[in-house]
Amino acid sequence: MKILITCKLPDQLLLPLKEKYEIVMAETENEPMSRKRLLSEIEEADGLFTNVADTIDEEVFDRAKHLKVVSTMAVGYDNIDLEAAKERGILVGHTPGVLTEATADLTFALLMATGRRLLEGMDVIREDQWKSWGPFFLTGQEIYGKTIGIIGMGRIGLGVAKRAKGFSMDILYHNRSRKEEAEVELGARYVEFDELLEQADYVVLLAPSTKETYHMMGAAQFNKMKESAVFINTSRGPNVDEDALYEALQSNQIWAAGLDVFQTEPIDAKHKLLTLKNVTALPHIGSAAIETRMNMARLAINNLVNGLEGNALVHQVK
Ligand SMILES: NC(=O)C1=CN([C@@H]2O[C@H](COP(=O)(O)OP(=O)(O)OC[C@H]3O[C@@H](n4cnc5c(N)ncnc54)[C@H](OP(=O)(O)O)[C@@H]3O)[C@@H](O)[C@H]2O)C=CC1
Ligand SMILES: O=C(O)C(=O)CO
Repeated sequence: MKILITCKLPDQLLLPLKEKYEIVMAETENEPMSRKRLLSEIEEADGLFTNVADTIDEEVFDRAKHLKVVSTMAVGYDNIDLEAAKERGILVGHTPGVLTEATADLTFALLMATGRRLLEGMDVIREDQWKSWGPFFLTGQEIYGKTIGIIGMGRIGLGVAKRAKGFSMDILYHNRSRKEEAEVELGARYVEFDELLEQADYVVLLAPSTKETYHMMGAAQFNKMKESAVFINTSRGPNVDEDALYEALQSNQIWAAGLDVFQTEPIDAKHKLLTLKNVTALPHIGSAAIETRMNMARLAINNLVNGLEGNALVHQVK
């Protein structure tokens, strides 16, 4: 059987696979396989190992003659056409859980970096603009004891709430369903979406990308936030109307934004959001801790092999 891997994985992960399967893999580190090659190689593949950089749509499924399993090295699967997979009886696996803590760490780090203007501080030094200790030089927003509003209190949302609790923050959250664990263990308070936007000093978006969440943060929502509020997005770019976010930031309707994800990735280096001093931008590195990425890759391989061998996937997207 043939496995197509659209990114370059370390040899140590591949050795057990090579004994049993024919492997076709991207050759270049940190560069996805071209769409053209993906469309060609998928024709004979039985299993596909993918990640957030690929679009696995109807065109891919139409080309695949033998595909049984698609396994993504990610918890989010908005880049995969689940309907098309289902119609063809193809299983889809993903990697929830193993990346929760690393992504919660990064989200809280981004919150702190944005609230306290860390990257701007580094730029000031590099540009030789550090002239003296000024009483209001590079002043940011306090974090300890402030109010955090988490939209999407799932695994990662809960991880962020735990970190916020350590900073004595009041925790508000909004979800489609109540999360008892967050309420009982952390004292988190469920509020309507608008109330969260109006009250939070830090609004953190962690809901998946779905039809329902598309542009859930737009002009009307930024309008409701405090002028001193910080917006953090470590979920998915399409959840945010980037034009509306730009307007809100450049008119100081909100104070700052920390973004790990964008509508188009990689974001164009000349994108207007990146011209703003009150934006802290990262290249989608929420789960990028070495142990985490190894665990994600192992889990994605297990999903793939289980599916190919006719066993239940460890984590199947249903
Ligand atoms: N930046 C990065 O590198 C990473 C980004 N991610 C992103 O984070 C997302 C969350 O991951 P994870 O916490 O594991 O997933 P979960 O499924 O555990 O959590 C998602 C939460 O969002 C809630 N939700 C879904 N739809 C809505 C909605 N319309 N409004 C409000 N809340 C909603 C869900 O609750 P309910 O259904 O009850 O509403 C659930 O609590 C992923 O889907 C992915 O997009 C994940 C890892 C790394
Ligand atoms: O897992 C995900 O959904 C990511 O975005 C990358 O870790």
